Amino acid sequence: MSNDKVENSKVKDCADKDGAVDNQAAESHTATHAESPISAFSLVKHDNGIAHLVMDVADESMNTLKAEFAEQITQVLAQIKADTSIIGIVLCSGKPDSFVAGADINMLNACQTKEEVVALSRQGQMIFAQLEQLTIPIVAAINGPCLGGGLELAMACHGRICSDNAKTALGLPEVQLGLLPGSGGTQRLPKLVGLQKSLDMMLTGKQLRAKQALKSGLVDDVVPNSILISAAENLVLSFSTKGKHYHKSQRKIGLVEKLLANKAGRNIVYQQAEKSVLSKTQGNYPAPLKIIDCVRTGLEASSTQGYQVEAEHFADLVMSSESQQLRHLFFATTEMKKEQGVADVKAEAILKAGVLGGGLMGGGIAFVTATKANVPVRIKDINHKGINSALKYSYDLLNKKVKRRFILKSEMQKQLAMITGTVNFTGFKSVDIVVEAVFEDLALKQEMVVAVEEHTQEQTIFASNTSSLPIHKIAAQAKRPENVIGLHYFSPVDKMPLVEIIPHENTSDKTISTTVAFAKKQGKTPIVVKDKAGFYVNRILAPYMNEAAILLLAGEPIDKIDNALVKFGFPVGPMQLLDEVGIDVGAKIGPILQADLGERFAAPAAFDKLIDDGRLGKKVNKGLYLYKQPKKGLVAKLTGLIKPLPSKPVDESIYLLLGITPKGKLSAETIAKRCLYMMLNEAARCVDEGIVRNARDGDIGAIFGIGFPPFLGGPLRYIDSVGAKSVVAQLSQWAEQYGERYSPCQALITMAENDQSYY
Ligand SMILES: C[C@H](O)CC(=O)SCCNC(=O)CCNC(=O)[C@H](O)C(C)(C)COP(=O)(O)OP(=O)(O)OC[C@H]1O[C@@H](n2cnc3c(N)ncnc32)[C@H](O)[C@@H]1OP(=O)(O)O
Repeated sequence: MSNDKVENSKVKDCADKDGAVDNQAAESHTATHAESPISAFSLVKHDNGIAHLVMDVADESMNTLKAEFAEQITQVLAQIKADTSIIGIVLCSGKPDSFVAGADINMLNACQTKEEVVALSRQGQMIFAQLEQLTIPIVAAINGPCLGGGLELAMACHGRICSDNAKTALGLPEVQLGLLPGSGGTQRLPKLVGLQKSLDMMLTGKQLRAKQALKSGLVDDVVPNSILISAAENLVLSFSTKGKHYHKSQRKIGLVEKLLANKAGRNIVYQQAEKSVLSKTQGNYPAPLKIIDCVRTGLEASSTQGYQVEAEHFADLVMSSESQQLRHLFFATTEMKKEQGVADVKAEAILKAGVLGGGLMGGGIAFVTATKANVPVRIKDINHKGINSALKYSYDLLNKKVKRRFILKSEMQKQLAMITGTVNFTGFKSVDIVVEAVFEDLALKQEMVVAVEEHTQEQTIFASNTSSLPIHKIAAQAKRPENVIGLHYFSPVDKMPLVEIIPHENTSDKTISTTVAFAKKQGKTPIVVKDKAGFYVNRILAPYMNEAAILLLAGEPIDKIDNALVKFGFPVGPMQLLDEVGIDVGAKIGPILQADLGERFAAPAAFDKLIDDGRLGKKVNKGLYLYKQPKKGLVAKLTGLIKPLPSKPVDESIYLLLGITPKGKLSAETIAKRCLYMMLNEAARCVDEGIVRNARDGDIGAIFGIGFPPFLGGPLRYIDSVGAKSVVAQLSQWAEQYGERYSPCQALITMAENDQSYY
């Protein structure tokens, strides 16, 4: 290995990018650069005896850990050990706004066998152990994302300082990829932050901001980025003088943690964690239980066994279909961040927005516009009550953040000041986009287009948040139809990640790209879909919901249907979803779909009885489930202690109303499959008709818009994994048994005949 002296410009390079290194670079004087130019690691030695180990993967925007770095880092470590003039190391990133985003997921995708992955994991564990065993102190200086293997690397250091940069986030998000931390994370995190906190972090994948990381004991200090490196050097020096390579954690050990310090206490934590995981995942995700097992083995048996189990479990998970689908999903969403709407058509800047209607949707749209997109927003409603309700929507959400200390009150006030209201169109002259969220009525929306055109500029975009009305009809009376587009949000707007963007045939390319860019600024993942009844999400949802209704009318109990779909992996069952959305809302969309797309969209007529009975769902506390439960008496409470009472019981009177006896003859698997296959068939039609631009958008739309089980990769990936042939055979059998609505679409039949797949 070369031990070339590098010119000061090399030192300066690293300093410039970091911004923080400037002070040191100024006083630093000689430096050695101990790597070939293509190495991801360079060692820059300073006169104060501290060397900076800088990670900078060439030609990539983010640092990720790759197998081929093992040799490079081993060489650097050997050099450090050989150079007795080095008194300590600061490990930092050469990227301006990121530390390390974890192991390279592409590398994991390329693994063919479990043994290969075990070897990878063991290699990572071994290298990090070598870092930890250095006899001189090593401190990680973290600015930007420090995730997965990146945090495992930082945890192997003797200390960690992070910047207060808003981009700084520390976490082990492997579980979201169906994985576990496979380079020692399951062993080191519990020691740093305690058992409960570590399980919480690893089982949810949540990322800590700088202050939370400090409070939890994950980092030793938080400082502005401008002094990050010098603070890390100071920590190195303090370790050197104390002769100790670790800091006493600053985290406060609470009473609960003290009570759980013995084995019996810890067993309670493991059991509770397992119970909670199983109820959340329904057993569909293998990673969480394996994470608990790694932690338990490390703490209760030995570290050596803990590391061994970690590598084995990690490898099993990398090879699992669940993780493979979740990794596809990661790359699909990453790819979508780059979508422009129309390739090579640049978006116009949106500097001010208008929202029509201060209801639940309007309030949510105003909130994400102001707080996520950072764009001032003017709400127009017909009365002050509407405006106030929209303002309250934002106030309540921001106030919650203040109470949880995520933001300061002054920040809340600043964000609230970006949302203003009007009962006429004052202030609309300067808006660049108007999102309408008024009542779902075609004539009213057409009127809104005319009014908005009158009160805004030539180029102002009119985006309709309709869930079902054709956009070309909304644009029918527009003077500038090229500015009219659909922008369909999902409720609750602040939480649901998807939006559908629906150009009609005369929408301009500029309008499409600008609306896509605007939705992305609001933190949404947009899919561009065709202007046809139901667009994509409601179109694939409707047959699934109808099938659930048909099953109910055939005597399957409400909770049995819901439990079957939840067990399959949906976040809520179709019956509960109907209550949440509102049975009246579903009833409005149904006929629009039926008129345009045919009889298979006909909702069972018996459901009209629900509307006649005023069962509009949760919003009126009357639907398929009971919302106002009678107070539990002592006996019920005691019974509840033995067997948990269902949180929300079915309103049994519904069966009488519908004239059915809920006997329930079908298995949960059949119930789930029948609903699901209706969705698969429709999703296949949508790809075929070009409703979505490609299978990827179809999968993302279903996962982010409906909650299609992510571990199955989306409806189209699911068809691929089951095989089009098998889907067609099942649908054909049911078509004979139950009727036409099951007939497989031509696209699926062709795929089956030609042995084709979507991916
Ligand atoms: C053994 C270990 O325990 C196993 C692991 O570490 S598994 C990996 C765990 N890490 C993660 O899950 C983090 C994944 N990354 C992210 O969440 C986000 O990329 C981020 C928050 C770091 C940054 O987000 P953002 O700024 O929006 O940038 P984003 O567009 O996502 O990523 C930028 C580029 O880095 C790539 N990238 C980010 N993390 C990556 C990773 N872990 N592996 C491979 N590529 C990655 C992206 O694919 C993208 O590449 P491209 O520009 O060529 O398309």
